[in-house]
Amino acid sequence: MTNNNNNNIPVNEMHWPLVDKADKKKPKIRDLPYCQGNRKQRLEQQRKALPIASVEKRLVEEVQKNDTLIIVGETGSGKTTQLPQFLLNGGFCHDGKIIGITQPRRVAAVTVAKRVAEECGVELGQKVGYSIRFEDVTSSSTRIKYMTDGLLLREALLDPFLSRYSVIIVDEAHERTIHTDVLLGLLKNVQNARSRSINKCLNIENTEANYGKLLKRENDANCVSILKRCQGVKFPSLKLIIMSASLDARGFSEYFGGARSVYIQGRQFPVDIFYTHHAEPDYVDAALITIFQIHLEEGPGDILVFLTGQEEIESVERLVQERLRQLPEGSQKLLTVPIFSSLPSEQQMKAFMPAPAGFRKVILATNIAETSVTIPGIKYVIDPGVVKARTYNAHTGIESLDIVKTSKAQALQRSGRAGRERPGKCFRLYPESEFGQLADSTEPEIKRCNLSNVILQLKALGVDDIIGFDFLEKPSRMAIVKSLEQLFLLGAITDDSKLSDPIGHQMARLPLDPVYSKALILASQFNCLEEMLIAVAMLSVESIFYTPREKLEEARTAMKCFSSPEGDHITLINVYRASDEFVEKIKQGNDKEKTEKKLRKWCKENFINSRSLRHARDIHSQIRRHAEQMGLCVASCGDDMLQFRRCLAASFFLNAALKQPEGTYRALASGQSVRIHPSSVLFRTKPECIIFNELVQTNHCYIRNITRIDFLWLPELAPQYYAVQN
Ligand SMILES: Nc1ncnc2c1ncn2[C@@H]1O[C@H](COP(=O)(O)OP(=O)(O)OP(=O)(O)O)[C@@H](O)[C@H]1O
Repeated sequence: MTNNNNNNIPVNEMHWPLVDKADKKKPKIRDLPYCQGNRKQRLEQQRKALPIASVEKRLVEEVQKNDTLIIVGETGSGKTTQLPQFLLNGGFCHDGKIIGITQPRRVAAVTVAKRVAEECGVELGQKVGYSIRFEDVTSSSTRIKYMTDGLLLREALLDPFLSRYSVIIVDEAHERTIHTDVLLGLLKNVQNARSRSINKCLNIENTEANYGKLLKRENDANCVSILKRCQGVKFPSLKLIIMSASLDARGFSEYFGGARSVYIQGRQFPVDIFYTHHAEPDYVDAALITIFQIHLEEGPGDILVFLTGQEEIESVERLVQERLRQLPEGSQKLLTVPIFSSLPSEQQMKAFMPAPAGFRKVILATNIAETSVTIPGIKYVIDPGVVKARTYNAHTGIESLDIVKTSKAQALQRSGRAGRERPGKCFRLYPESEFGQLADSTEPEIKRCNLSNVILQLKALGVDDIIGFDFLEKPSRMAIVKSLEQLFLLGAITDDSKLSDPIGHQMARLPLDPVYSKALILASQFNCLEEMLIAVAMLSVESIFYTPREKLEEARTAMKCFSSPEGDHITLINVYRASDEFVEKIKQGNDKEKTEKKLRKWCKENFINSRSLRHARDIHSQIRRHAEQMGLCVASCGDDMLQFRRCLAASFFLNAALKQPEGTYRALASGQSVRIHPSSVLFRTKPECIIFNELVQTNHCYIRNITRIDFLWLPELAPQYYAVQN
């Protein structure tokens, strides 16, 4: 790397061999859809210029002819925004039914719904709406509904036939999120059950007696379980469309009994792809260099940078600000905008707003901006080629988040965020030879995560035989067995593997990981649900404490004001309560905006990450509402934190660890040797017995979010696991 510094900026220059991958494909460059008209006319012209527009009639015919259809088309060709509108115009909602489109991420569901509502000239929530966890912007007149795949799974709990839908489009299926995979299995069952309900109920009355006859003839257990709950009602067939820009259509087609695949040719604007000459040792540094190279040398257009998580994004934000201060006076300004999943929705939406005049916008994003979304203004994409992904060790039952290389499909999606409004450029921060070695597609999440949440959902949907469930790709038997075992130990399922009543049913209703759901249920019995709601909300966000390297001592002193000798859970509760008291104090005489501004200042002074705290406060109010609706007793244990710690031991007994003579710990369930993370308040005191909530794998196996417990509580409170052998 050379130190080329023509503006006195401490940045290295990377040499981009001007290899133009797009040239090889010779994409057809269309005329820019500029026009003089008003916004409505402009939108109409943009729609007509999309590659998908020319095949509207054929696509509608394909959907009419085929119950299951796989559609593959280039990024930006118009699949997500246009196809539902074509189907609506093609009569697929004539009897009041809905076209549902699932997205793996909330941000895509929201922004695409907004765009489509605008294109249709309707108010969001009327004909076009969206529904995501805790936010439903639909009405009885909604016909095109965007939602997350997880939300549709939850809807299936209440309506097993998904009877309100005539068409379901599973978008971005290449992502293979655990929800997409389970949803596909479920939709296959629903399709079968719906067509059987037509074939077999057509000539008989839908009486319960006839429904019984129908059941006797069925032998597919999963299908029966759905039919059983639908009391023999007739349903029209369900159209299923699976869609992506980077999909192995063959695998999906085989799974759906030879379903037809169609390809939409052409993209709207070309994207030039550039690679580095050599592998870059530090991708964060390489990303910074590239941001400034683009900023100083390239024409107008905003920049989208893919990073791995909140902490990395926030550190790059600070580094960009530092380097900006060294730019000569009068240089064009650069505005950094972060976007990651735990950011509150209104803050995520800032990435979609135009940069103020005179500014270039640089969006620092995790992979939540990788698929489906169009971020107006983006011309340049910087792709370091890495992503934070879940991995699961079925032997130890431990799940962790690791930074891994992206797949080719992800690289394609990332470059596809440019070239949506005009030609674009994508800078991949690795050599072209490395691209060739990437896996074609991402390993399905279902093969690398703890399955207990999904199994709980499937059980609640009436699918009893999990090992026999027709998954697109089966998770390992060991992973299924381990998760069933965990659910059994948590009391969610009975020893004959049925959902337990009421615990299992209650747990399935809560939108949380099963261990956290169980913690809330137990806390209502231990009279400390107030405390547990706060703890679970605070544990659901990334790092509450913010410890900048240059102010380490100040940050440590600030943390001491909140820290509890009992551990991190009570420390987190102290932070939350202190923030609550502060808000109460300043609320009078300040409007919402001013209160939030003051709270941000308070956070800064106390070295607390205000974004994380805000997210935790949102989660808290949402789960509190759920707990109240379920009739759980929301009481506080007051100063009796012993009660709360006993409840932690009863809930997280699978994550208990015992101190070893040399000062490390042994996790009792897995036998793994672990160390207390330096960020824990118990790092120095090292109590004999603890429970923990998080495992971080770096050069050592660290545990975080830890509380001191008494070893004897384990056999008392979790005898199902720690029964004393006589
Ligand atoms: N919010 C928006 N603002 C401006 N243009 C938009 C917006 N949403 C969509 N578009 C335009 O519509 C085009 C088609 O978008 P759409 O999301 O339907 O494509 P897609 O084929 O589904 O892409 P992908 O495979 O990347 O999800 C975009 O390339 C862009 O030109």
